[in-house]
Amino acid sequence: MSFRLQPAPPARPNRCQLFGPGSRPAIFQKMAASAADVVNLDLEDSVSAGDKDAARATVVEAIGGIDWGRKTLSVRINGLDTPWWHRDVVDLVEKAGDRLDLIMIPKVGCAADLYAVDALVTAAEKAAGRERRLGFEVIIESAAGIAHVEEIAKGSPRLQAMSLGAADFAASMGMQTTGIGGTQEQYYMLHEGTRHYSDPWHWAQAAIVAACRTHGVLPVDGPFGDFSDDEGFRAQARRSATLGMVGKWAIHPRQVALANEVFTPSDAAVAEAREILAAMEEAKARGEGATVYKGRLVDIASIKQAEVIVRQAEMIAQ
Ligand SMILES: CCC(=O)SCCNC(=O)CCNC(=O)[C@H](O)C(C)(C)COP(=O)(O)OP(=O)(O)OC[C@H]1O[C@@H](n2cnc3c(N)ncnc32)[C@H](O)[C@@H]1OP(=O)(O)O
Ligand SMILES: O=CC(=O)O
Ligand SMILES: [Mg+2]
Repeated sequence: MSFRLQPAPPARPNRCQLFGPGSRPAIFQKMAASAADVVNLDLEDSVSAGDKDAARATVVEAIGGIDWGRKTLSVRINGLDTPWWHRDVVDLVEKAGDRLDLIMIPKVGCAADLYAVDALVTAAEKAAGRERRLGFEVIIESAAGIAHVEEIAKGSPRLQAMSLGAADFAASMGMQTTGIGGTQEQYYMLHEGTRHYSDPWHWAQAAIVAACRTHGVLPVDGPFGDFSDDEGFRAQARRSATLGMVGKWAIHPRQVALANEVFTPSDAAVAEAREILAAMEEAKARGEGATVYKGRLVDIASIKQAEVIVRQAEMIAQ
């Protein structure tokens, strides 16, 4: 164990990030009225090249023009390999007003990507006299991004969250699939003639969680493309939650309730966590560091595990 304490990530709910194209203002009010904790207005891949300027202007206006309630409001800018990103940043900082919370940077490949955006945002904030400092979130969705995931996680003090973008990630890695997240038909082990499906996203998710937890950043699972498949979404989200991710994107409104369901600890899980804490209090009073709860070992590490669940539940209830 290092003597350095693990930093806490931002204390805000991030169970669901609802995306919508910045070129489709008719859905903005619906996004604002949804049960998502975070709204992501997109200027990147859901907006065609010919619509970039108009979408940017629409989003800038909507940031101040719509009541987004208590949601975290984020805009996904275009990638650093495009001619649009610097205009996205400058207009968002100069024209959008203080309601914007985060800029989402797609396809980050190294820490210098964050440095570049940070430098531009910092200068633009000063020039505009913007009082609230913008936060960042990033998407890991390339081979370079996952190879440099830890340096990216510590790449900027503005960084609050990091998502896995399964679609671009699959393309960048040369994966043989057009599926966005979830079970991949060809990814299985064979045992005595029976297929046992494995999870091709697991290793990247685990790398993201470890990098995020080391540097106090929220790890988030990205899109699940088949929005007609509720059980597939649930299964993917449950795996992500079990690995330590705090939430998942919704690319259609019907996925919001599913994400909230999975990333809100159940009443039973919270009750059990509280019982474990109580059992450990009693053990401590007896001078013991370990005891038995429902026939299984609990010890001082169990306190930390139970506190994760209780803290999540308390934060969501606020
Ligand atoms: C994969 C890699 C990525 O980068 S993912 C992130 C970028 N992609 C996006 O932002 C796409 C987000 N989703 C969408 O654009 C739409 O949901 C898509 C998938 C095109 C489906 O739209 P549509 O055909 O209208 O769906 P629908 O008829 O089933 O809609 C039912 C009601 O819900 C509304 N709706 C639709 N999408 C959203 C949304 N993102 N947020 C909030 N509301 C949404 C529709 O307007 C419709 O409402 P109503 O029932 O008519 O009042
Ligand atoms: O941007 C998200 C992705 O999956 O690609
Ligand atoms: Mg992408």
